[in-house]
Amino acid sequence: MKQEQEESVAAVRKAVDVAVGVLVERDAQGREGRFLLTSRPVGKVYAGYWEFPGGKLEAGESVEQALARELHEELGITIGSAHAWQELTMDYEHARVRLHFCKVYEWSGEFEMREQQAMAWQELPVQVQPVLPGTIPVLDWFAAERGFVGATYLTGAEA
Ligand SMILES: Nc1nc2c([nH]c(=O)n2[C@H]2C[C@H](O)[C@@H](COP(=O)(O)OP(=O)(O)OP(=O)(O)O)O2)c(=O)[nH]1
Repeated sequence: MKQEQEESVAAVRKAVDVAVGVLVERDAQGREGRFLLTSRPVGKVYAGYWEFPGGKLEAGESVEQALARELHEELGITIGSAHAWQELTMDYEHARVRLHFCKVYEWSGEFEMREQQAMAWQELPVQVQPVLPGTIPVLDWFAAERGFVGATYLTGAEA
């Protein structure tokens, strides 16, 4: 392929839809508290980076269906309602992804890390690192909602 053609193909790279679950704890007054991050499993791109659990939509699936399936497959839990929250397109070298972030307040079952990933309930600023590039805007949205000021995550340069 000629270089100009390659560039135009890259420019219109189709985004892959990804359903992402933002599990949030709430207190008796409905105030939001800790949220769940999981680390990307060995063998995937960005292995070891922290993100919100989720995965790609399969053919014919809605965001809610994909989210329920992925969270069951990866974490062993059954989720209640998924509340559409934010959407974001990220252009990685490996793929262009359209992330559909949904807040989830209800789930049942014991957490099981079925892909040998790790999980961590976090507050701002997030203590686990490194965080995936696509996670950083989510922390900014949380900061805006919660009136949190300052760095939302650690970079490793703090010590
Ligand atoms: N799960 C998840 N993926 C995210 C987040 N932020 C972000 O940029 N991504 C990107 C990373 C990946 O390119 C893509 C998700 O794809 P994936 O490879 O984890 O999905 P999957 O579990 O369906 O993977 P596979 O079966 O194809 O291996 O979205 C996030 O917070 N959670």
